[in-house]
Amino acid sequence: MTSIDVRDLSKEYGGRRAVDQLTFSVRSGRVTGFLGPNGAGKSTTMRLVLGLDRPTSGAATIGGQAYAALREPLSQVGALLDARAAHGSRSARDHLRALAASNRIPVRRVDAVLEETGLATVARRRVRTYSLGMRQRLGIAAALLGDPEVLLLDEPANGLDPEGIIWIRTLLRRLAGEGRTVLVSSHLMGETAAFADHLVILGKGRLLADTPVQEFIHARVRPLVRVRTTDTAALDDLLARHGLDASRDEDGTRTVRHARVDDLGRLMAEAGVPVLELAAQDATLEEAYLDLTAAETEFTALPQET
Ligand SMILES: Nc1ncnc2c1ncn2[C@@H]1O[C@H](COP(=O)(O)OP(=O)(O)OP(=O)(O)O)[C@@H](O)[C@H]1O
Repeated sequence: MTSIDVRDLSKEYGGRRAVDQLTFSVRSGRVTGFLGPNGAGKSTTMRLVLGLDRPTSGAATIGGQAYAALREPLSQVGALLDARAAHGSRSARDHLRALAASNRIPVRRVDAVLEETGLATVARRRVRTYSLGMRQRLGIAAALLGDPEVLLLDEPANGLDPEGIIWIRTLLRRLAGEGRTVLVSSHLMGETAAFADHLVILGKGRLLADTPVQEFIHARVRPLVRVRTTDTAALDDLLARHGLDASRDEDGTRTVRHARVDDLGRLMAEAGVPVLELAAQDATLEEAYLDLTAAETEFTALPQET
């Protein structure tokens, strides 16, 4: 099983640290979501892993080896960094055939990945006529061409329509299910929660979190319960008597903090407060992420001791 290992990795551009002493591992058999605000250093880290840039210090390895030392890189590591990379004047098929020929990949893989990415029917069209979503699919086809164990995909859902988003989600889950190592950067929190098992989160080039998705959400977002009744006065009274804090929506719904559906249901039944709706509100990755980045901003905004 091949892991990606980043150790004490730093990259400076003109004295500014884009990546700052980063250490984390990406394990096989799961999809790792790579998150962070714009400029956090995600693409730079991916480029360093792929040997496209040289670290200022530290190292990044794949299966214990630097990318440059891999004997058949495309058959070991597939990457999507920039969907515009393909030649516009070539057809998707020719682009993939050239890539296969120069990397000693059997040509039958070309048809397999065209099929897999839904491009088979447009494979003879010039790439310049492709939409952003089609180019994105072609970039993913190129990443899959060598049937690699490790995949690094920078914003693969970019430009995809809703059907394409469901397709990429299913593809990522399948690749991880086959035991591959899958690192995927994204800006879309809802999407990341739908396909990732694990998260690596960066902020200003540093590691902010390296955690399973569900643990991250539960550790950062407190449970909420939505409740609606015909007798809001009785409900408010009940909540106040039990010291339960709630926000009030205009339609009479109350969102109760630090509460459990079972406890609140029992209290309402005992007090004879009619229940129209009672439901746990699932915390989202977006909420947990915003909580983390807010804490980080607070931390960085603290006055420096002199
Ligand atoms: N070739 C370069 N020369 C100078 N600065 C660079 C270079 N590449 C990246 N940077 C800087 O490094 C920082 C990290 O950029 P990077 O693209 O890795 O972030 P990112 O997390 O991928 O952001 P985004 O989500 O916007 O793609 C930014 O401040 C960026 O301006």
